[in-house]
Amino acid sequence: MRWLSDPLLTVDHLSMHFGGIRAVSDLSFTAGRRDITALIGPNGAGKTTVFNCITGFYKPTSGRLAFAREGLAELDDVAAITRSARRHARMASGDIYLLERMPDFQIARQARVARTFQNIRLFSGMTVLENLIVAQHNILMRASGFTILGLLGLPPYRTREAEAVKTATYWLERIGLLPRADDPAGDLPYGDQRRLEIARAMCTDPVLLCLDEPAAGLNPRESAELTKLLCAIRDDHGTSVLLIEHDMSVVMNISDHIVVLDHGVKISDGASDFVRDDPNVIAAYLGVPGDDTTAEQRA
Ligand SMILES: Nc1ncnc2c1ncn2[C@@H]1O[C@H](COP(=O)(O)OP(=O)(O)OP(=O)(O)O)[C@@H](O)[C@H]1O
Repeated sequence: MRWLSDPLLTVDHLSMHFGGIRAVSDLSFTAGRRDITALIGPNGAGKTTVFNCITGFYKPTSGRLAFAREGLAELDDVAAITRSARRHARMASGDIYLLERMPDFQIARQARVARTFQNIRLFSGMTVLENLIVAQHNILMRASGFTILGLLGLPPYRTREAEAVKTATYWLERIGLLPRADDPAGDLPYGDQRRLEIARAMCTDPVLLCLDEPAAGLNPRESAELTKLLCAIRDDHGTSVLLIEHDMSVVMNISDHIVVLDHGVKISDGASDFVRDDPNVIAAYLGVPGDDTTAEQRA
């Protein structure tokens, strides 16, 4: 139960309202370091809204998103940062970020939270390899000193460029796409494009990887490959994963921890065995006894 003993992300009383729509209401949960945490729930439950708050696409209406990048954050430390106007502080345990105070590019670059989207967002005209090099743009820009050093191909830039190619090659090998490195990304089958997106996110060396419905539209073989990849990301790289997913076989197979939302509120939270048998979850997915509409229809 690392989500209790070593939380990486602590979502504290998060609410997000759009006018009169309460997409997320007073949501609290933690995501454990090196855990795969799944956020599930019927359509319209508020899952993507939570992702958008964590990754800085939305500014929450209220609530705190404390991210302890390296180690266990002391509650007193988080409280002290919250009282101050700061977004980030370096504590004895490591860097602590308050994500709700940060713009999306800082969340990606400084806190090192990466994400993928429900719809594929690759550069389809670029090659498979180029997609992974572009993901490392920030590292390469820093190596160029934000000047024409890169264009001149001076040694520090060349070294970083070679490292970027090495990282990209490594991930292409991991997802079995090295033979297609020089093909346009748009020519890949759908399942390969999905895995390439995840590899692209991994090239930024994230501490937390947020995946929005990675198994959507995959056939059983592709789902099995995805499952293997996500377990390798957790087990071999120590990267924590936060996952929105409707495919329950994927969720139940790989999740260390599951948080269930319905109509913007948390209805269950625990290990997969607990959540699978929770009457609240069964009612949300199948409809409350005596109510012949499903939660999806009600949403
Ligand atoms: N930008 C927005 N403006 C207005 N309402 C929004 C906005 N984003 C989300 N909502 C509303 O918030 C609620 C939750 O939507 P959200 O997309 O977070 O649900 P979800 O659980 O991700 O659904 P799905 O599984 O269908 O993707 C819905 O009622 C949705 O219409």
